[in-house]
Amino acid sequence: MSSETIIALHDVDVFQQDQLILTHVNLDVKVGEFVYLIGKVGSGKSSLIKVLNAELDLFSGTAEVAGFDLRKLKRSEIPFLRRKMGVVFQDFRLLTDRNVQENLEFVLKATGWKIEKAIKNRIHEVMERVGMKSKLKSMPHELSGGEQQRVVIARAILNDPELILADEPTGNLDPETSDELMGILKEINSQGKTILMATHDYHVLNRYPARTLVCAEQKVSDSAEAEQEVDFSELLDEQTN
Ligand SMILES: Nc1ncnc2c1ncn2[C@@H]1O[C@H](COP(=O)(O)OP(=O)(O)OP(=O)(O)O)[C@@H](O)[C@H]1O
Repeated sequence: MSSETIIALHDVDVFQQDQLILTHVNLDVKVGEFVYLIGKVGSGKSSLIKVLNAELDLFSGTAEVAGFDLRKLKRSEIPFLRRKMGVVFQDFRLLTDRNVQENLEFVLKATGWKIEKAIKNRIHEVMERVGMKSKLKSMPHELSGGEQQRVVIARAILNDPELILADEPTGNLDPETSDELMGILKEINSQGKTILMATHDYHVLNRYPARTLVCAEQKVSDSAEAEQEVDFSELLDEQTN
């Protein structure tokens, strides 16, 4: 893997339990790229993201992510890999029993931060970046979907990761709120961070075009290199979305 490459998969098979989901996956993503991952429901987008963050084990091929060899990764090393990446999910996954500040503190403390002042400063910085500084004391249920997703992005960038994996981050949001979210993700990308984003959202893909990978028939292909033009309307939600 060259120093410019942050994701390098070669001949990787992806399984969910005994079921083969994707086969012979070859994929290189360079540092600083913004890449979409599209495909029909159940085509394996989330499974691929789970391979990249070591939620799913790898049994074949070679895979390097942020400098880690996934085939050789020991359980005890997974937290070090995860510190190099931030993950954003469609369903937010905030801890519902504590406020925003406590959610972010929880992550920092779990990843080795000890000095209270430094923790407080970092939380203020990331909340400022996502335009949510005034909501530190709010409980997750007191926030709109778009606001919760901003907090999730703040959480994802706490440890200044090189790579953001976003699994349908705008899936539950209206177009205007999706635009705000995309603005934040694009800004993070413009600062050199790599973003891989699974999406069904036609509006987003149309408005913010970028390199697009397609999951179909157990394969992952780059739409720019496809032999036949990819019919995006088949793979994405309605244009009115
Ligand atoms: N935990 C699991 N155990 C067993 N099979 C699973 C599991 N999670 C997903 N699968 C199966 O793996 C296949 C791919 O699912 P995956 O979630 O990766 O697709 P996806 O492209 O992300 O779909 P969606 O657009 O609905 O999120 C599906 O057939 C699904 O049923």
